[in-house]
Formats: sequence, structure tokens, C-alpha cells
Amino acid sequence: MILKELHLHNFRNYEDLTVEFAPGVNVLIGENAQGKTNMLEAVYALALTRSHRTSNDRELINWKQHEALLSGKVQTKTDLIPLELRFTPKGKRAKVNHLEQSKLSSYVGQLNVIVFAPEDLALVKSGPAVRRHFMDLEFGQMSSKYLYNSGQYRTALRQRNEYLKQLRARKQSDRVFLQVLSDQVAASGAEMIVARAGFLQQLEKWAQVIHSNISTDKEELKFKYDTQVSEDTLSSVEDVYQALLALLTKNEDREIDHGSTLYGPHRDDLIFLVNGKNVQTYGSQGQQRTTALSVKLAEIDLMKEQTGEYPVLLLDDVLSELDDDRQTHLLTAIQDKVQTFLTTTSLSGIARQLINEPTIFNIAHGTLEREETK
Ligand SMILES: Nc1ncnc2c1ncn2[C@@H]1O[C@H](COP(=O)(O)OP(=O)(O)OP(=O)(O)O)[C@@H](O)[C@H]1O
Repeated sequence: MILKELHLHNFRNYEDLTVEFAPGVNVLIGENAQGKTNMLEAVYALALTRSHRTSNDRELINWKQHEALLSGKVQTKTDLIPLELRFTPKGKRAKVNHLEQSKLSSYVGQLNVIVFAPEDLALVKSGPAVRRHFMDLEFGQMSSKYLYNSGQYRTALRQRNEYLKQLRARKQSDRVFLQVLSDQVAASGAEMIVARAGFLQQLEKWAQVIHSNISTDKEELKFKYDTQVSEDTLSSVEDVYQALLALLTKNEDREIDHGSTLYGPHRDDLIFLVNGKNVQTYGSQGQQRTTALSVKLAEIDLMKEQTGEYPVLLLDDVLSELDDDRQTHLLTAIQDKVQTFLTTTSLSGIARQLINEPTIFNIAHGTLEREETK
């Protein structure tokens, strides 16, 4: 898919701007603090209704204004889809094809994006919360069912944690209600765990080939979904539900002492193994970067497989962080198939000759100008 046109109104430091993008590589060049990341953030927000770098929507609205508007046109193989997203002090409103969506989850999925920023290179090195966030974000874009279940799970988990705290403080004593909450956590949690295991299997298939190419066949990448339920239950929602419910029921007293839920997908992790060894603990910096890059590139292929369309790729200042070899792999993998937005302060650290006919935009003080091709 291609984001053909984007309109920003009072979004961050953009007052009012309409821009037409190219289907290939769009390079956004500018000095620091001019609005390059804000532009990528706008594309990301138009896709997912929220920012990739803040959870506070107020930050997205221009400081001097009360509302912001993003709109755009997405070209898929078959349709041209108008999208609109309004940020107001009362919340967000989203339209697809000019029709207001009552749930944001029915809006997400029209425009699929993958963002790759320097902090993503730390996917392997960081704590498990980063990898859980990665799974939820990417799988949520590919499956509205996953998005729905993870929302249900968050709500059930919050309620159960609150109730455990009340039991701990002896403000409540009803264990039957705890079981009702345990059942809700186990039901949506089981859906999430089985879906994650399935998606990871698919993603691993793509990532293995890419990793093997980048490492010139010297390394084999494998994924391990690290979850509290036994591996042989992972193909059945009912089996995972029973296993999770049993864990929650058996450990009620411990959980009341903790005042929080200790079992479920919010405690899971994803482990990357290179040649059989955990790359987080034993991998070199280079192996960790290759793993992160392989996973990101694999996502592109998986999204195409799952949705029938390539996503839009956002590369936020990431090329200069990669050596020539990895830059070459990245650029050859995406060119001529994935619409790409790439920010940089200068093209000098980038193997420019690797980019076929880039469309260059100069960004300064929240304005953007397309460079004429010579
Ligand atoms: N809500 C807002 N309203 C108005 N301006 C804002 C708002 N949020 C951020 N800015 C301004 O946007 C600019 C930062 O833009 P951005 O993060 O896109 O920088 P950048 O061009 O990517 O720079 P760098 O190369 O340093 O990452 C800053 O000048 C900041 O003051």
C-alpha cells in the first residue's frame, strides 16, 4: 500500500500542510529539531491512531492550538481509502471513507506501518516489556481479533489487579468474584498466547532466511516464545485457557500477597537464539543488530502475507546507525516493493547510490519542500 497524500493541521510544529508522497523512497532531510520525526509520527499516527514515541496525545497538538487533524489517502491494490483522524481535548475521532468509526480498533488496519528507529536496534538487548510491546503492536495491525483480545485482556488484568489489592487490604473477601476475574483473564490471555505463538512461527520463517543471508549463511536464527504454560498446549486456545486458569487458581494466595497477577501473557517474553545461543546474553553487538534488522524486515514480508499488502516503512534516522553491509541489505530488501519514508540530517553517511530514484523533501521549521529532480 501507498500513502499518496497526507494533510497535517496543527499537528506538532506543522500548522497546515498537504504533501504528496512518491511510491518509492521518500527522503526527509533537515537539520535537528525541524520536524522530520514529527512527519513520520504523523504517518504512524494516521495508521495507528497514536504516536510511536509518546502515550500523551496532547503532545501531538500544536502548543498554541486545541485540536489537531491528520488526513490522508491510502492507495491499496484495489481502493483509494480516505482516512481522517482528529485529536481533541475530549479524545480522538476517526473516519474511514468519510464514515465515523465508533471504535478505534475498526479504524486500525487500513494503513499498515512498520517503524524502524535506532531504539529498535535494542529490541534484542532491552527488557521483555519492549518485546511484548513489539508483538502486540505488530500482531495487532495484522489481526483485528488480536487487537480486540489484547484490549479485553488489558481491561480484565487491570480489574483483577485492583481486586487483588483490595483483597490484600482486606477491603474485600469474596473469592468467588476473584474466580470470575481469573476466568476473564484466562480467556482473553489464552487467545493472545495462542495467536502470538502462531504469528511468531510465521515471522521466524521469514527472519531465518533474511538473517542467514546477512550473515552469509554462518548463522541460524530461531525464536522461542517464553511463556508460563507448557509448549505443547500452544496450538489450542482451550488447552492454554485451562492451563492458565489452573495457574491463577493455584496461586491465588501468592497473588493476593503481591497485589498483582503473576501469570499471563503480560509476563511472557520472546527469546532470539543465534546458532542455539540466546543472542541477548551471548551475542555480539553486531549479531544483536543483525537479529533486530532481520526481525524488522521479516515483519514486512509477514504483513504482506497476512494482509495481502506491503506496509509502509518508516526509517527514523536509522540508516546512519547501520554499517554499509547492513544498509545494503536493508535497502535492497525494500526497494521497488515498499513505500519508504526515511529521515536524515544528511545523505553523506548513507550509501545514496543504493537508493533508486529517491524523492527528496527538505524540512525546515515545520515546512516541507520537494526537491526538483535534476
Ligand atoms: N506540540 C508541539 N507544538 C509545536 N511544536 C512542537 C510540538 N512538539 C514538538 N514541537 C517542535 O518540533 C520540533 C522537533 O521536531 P522533530 O522531533 O520532528 O525533530 P527532527 O527534525 O526529527 O530533529 P532530530 O534530527 O533532532 O531528531 C522542535 O522544534 C519542537 O519544539
